[in-house]
Amino acid sequence: MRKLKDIKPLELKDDVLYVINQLKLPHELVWEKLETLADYEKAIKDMIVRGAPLIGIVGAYGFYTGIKEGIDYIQVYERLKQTRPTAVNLFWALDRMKSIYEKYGNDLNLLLKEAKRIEVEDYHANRSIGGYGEVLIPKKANILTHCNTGALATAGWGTALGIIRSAYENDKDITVYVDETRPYLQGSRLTAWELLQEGIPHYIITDSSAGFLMKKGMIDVIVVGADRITLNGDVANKIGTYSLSILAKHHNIPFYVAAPSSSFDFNLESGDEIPIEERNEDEVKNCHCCKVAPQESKAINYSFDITPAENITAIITEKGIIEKPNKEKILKFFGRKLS
Ligand SMILES: CSC[C@@H](O)[C@@H](O)C(=O)COP(=O)(O)O
Repeated sequence: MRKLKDIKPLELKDDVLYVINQLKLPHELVWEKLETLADYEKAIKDMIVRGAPLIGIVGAYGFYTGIKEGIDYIQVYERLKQTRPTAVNLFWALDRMKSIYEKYGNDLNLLLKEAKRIEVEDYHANRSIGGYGEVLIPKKANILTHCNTGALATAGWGTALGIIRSAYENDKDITVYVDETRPYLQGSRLTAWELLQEGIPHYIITDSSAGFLMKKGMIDVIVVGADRITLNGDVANKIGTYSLSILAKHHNIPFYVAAPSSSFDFNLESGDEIPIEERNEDEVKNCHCCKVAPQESKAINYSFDITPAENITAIITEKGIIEKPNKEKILKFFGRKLS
C-alpha cells in the first residue's frame, strides 16, 4: 500500500479559520485568515475557496462567525446563501447551522461544534467514496477527470480525485488525464498540483483534446464530481462535464460521478431546475493578468452544465453505488418515499 500526503485546504486556529487561497495556486501556497462574515462572503464569491463540499464547510464556519459578530441569524444565512448559486452543499450546510441556531439560540460552542462536525463528516464521506469507487478502477487504468474534486475542493482527500487517490494508495497502476478546465483552470492549476504532491502520474490536457484521446483508446474510465444531483439523477458539474459524458457514451467508456449525500437535492425533480451560475465574461477573455481575446468581444461564461442521468454509468456516494441512476433507484437508495 502506498503512503499518501494528507492535504488540508482549511485549518481552524484559535477560533479563526485559515484557508488556502486557491487563486494563488500552483505558484504560491498562501493561507488567508477569515475573520468576519464579509471575509467569508468574499472568499466564496471570488473563489478563494471553491468546490461544492468545501464551500458548504466554509459557509458553516461563516455562519458561526456572523453570529459571533452579533449579526442577525437570518441576515447571516441570507448573505452566505447569495455567494454562489449552483452547489447545493452550501445551502445544505447553512440549513444545518440555521436549525441549530433555531433550536438552541446563539450558543457559540454548539454552532462551532456543528461546523466542525460538517467538516469531519465530509472527510469521512470522501474516504468512503474512495473505498467504494476504487473497486471500479481496473488494476492498470488511464483515468480522465475534469475540474478539481480533490482535497482542495473538500475537507480533504476528495470525491472523484479521492477515488483516484484511493486507487493509487491501493497500488493500482494509474495515469490521470487532467482536463485543464477553462476558464478558471481548476484542472491544470489545482488537480495537477495535488497529483504532483502525491507523485501520481498525470498529463494535463486541453479540454478540447478529450474526444481525440478517447478515439485513440487512451482513456479507460472517466470520473468527475458534482455540484448538485436531482431526484432523477441529473448532475450539475463544472462546464464541460456534459460534453465529456456524450463523448464517453459515444466511445463506450464508463462515466462515473462521485459525490457525497450532501450533493443531492431532493427538492428538485430534474437538472432543468438547477440554477446555473454565470460568471463575469472577463474570466473568459483574460487568463489571470493576460488578455487572451479582443476586449470588445462579448463572451459567455456559464460555470456549470447539466449531465443527464442517462449518460451516467453510476453515482458513487459514501453510502455505496447507484448504478444507472434514476428517481426510483435514488429514492430507494436513500430510503425515501415517492411523493
Ligand atoms: C468535490 S468538488 C465537485 C464540484 O464542486 C467540482 O467538480 C466543481 O465543479 C467545482 O466548481 P468550482 O466552480 O471550482 O467551485
